[in-house]
Amino acid sequence: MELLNNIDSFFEKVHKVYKTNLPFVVYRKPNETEISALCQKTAELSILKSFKEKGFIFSPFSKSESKIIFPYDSCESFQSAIKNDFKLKSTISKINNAKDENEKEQHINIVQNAIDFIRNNGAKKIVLSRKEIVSCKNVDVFEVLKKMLNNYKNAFVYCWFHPKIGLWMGATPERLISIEKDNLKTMALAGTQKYNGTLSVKWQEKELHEQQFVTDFILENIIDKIEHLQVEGPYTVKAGSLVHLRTDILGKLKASDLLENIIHSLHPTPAICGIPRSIATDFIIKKENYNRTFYSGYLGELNINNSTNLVVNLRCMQLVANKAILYIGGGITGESNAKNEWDETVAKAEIMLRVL
Ligand SMILES: C=C(O[C@@H]1C=C(C(=O)O)C=C[C@H]1O)C(=O)O
Repeated sequence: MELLNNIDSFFEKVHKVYKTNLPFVVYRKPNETEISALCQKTAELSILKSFKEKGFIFSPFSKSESKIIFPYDSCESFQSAIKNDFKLKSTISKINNAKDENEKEQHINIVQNAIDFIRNNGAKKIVLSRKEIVSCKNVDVFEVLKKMLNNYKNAFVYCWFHPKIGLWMGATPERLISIEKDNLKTMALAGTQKYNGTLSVKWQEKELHEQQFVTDFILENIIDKIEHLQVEGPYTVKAGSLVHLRTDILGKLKASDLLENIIHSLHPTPAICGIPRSIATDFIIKKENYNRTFYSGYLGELNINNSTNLVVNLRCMQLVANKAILYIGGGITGESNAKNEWDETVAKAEIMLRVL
């Protein structure tokens, strides 16, 4: 691991890799100043075979699809420190995001379907999402990344590229799991409101319930694998222009070989899928009109410096020629209102639109 004193040299190095069309990831963990890069030396697409491997993992939402790894030993890795906010070029890109009425109607219909299904006791919670395509010209990837780093300091901010897959970036507020030595940390994050200048907000029953489902699910799934359990929350956290309800769940692993087992039992949590998990998954596959691919999957360090830090791929987008594809969703319960759920996805899309 090389340490670069100058942050400009850090970005120059990554820029060079991007220009040569080789795979790389740049990431900064929440509330940290350290920024890291892993740059693969070849264009190979490596599929994860075991959770004992070391590297940066990028997993799709679907459990049956392959997970990609940038193997640590096939990468050049370097870090730097972010000392100040980045100075940005004044004009970034021209974007056009006129809302499509058909898309709105379609999303509201699917949400209403889910509400009816839940009210008829089909499920307790289902998370439904959509993608929004925004045309934007002359996007400078690294300017967008710097803007994300400036604006979303308590998020996990990343930019991930593979020539065979494409370019993804995001600023996610949600940790899937972190394991350092035998210490495990995870969180239940759900419930959304717009941030209005204060963290003292009133939460409705609907949001309290949908978040409690996530906490209960996580606890049920890890309880036999950890000891010294600590549950802190729920409390309100800010995520850009939004606030969410969050419960921190901490403990000590009972054995050192539980990583794969825990990831499989946690992902996908009801924060991004639903309860019961199999029914919610079926509903999502049948009713959402697109493939989520890497949205609501997970990504992060796997066994690097003896620790694993995985986050859920939310508030993310894919950049393709002159287009950004934004991915946004929200949790539906029997108490949901379909129009409000649409508005919530619009508010979530703002997180990405602000930096384009
Ligand atoms: C599904 C998303 O976010 C998740 C859903 C939330 C909700 O329903 O309130 C809140 C935070 C995340 O757990 C998303 O951002 O796309």
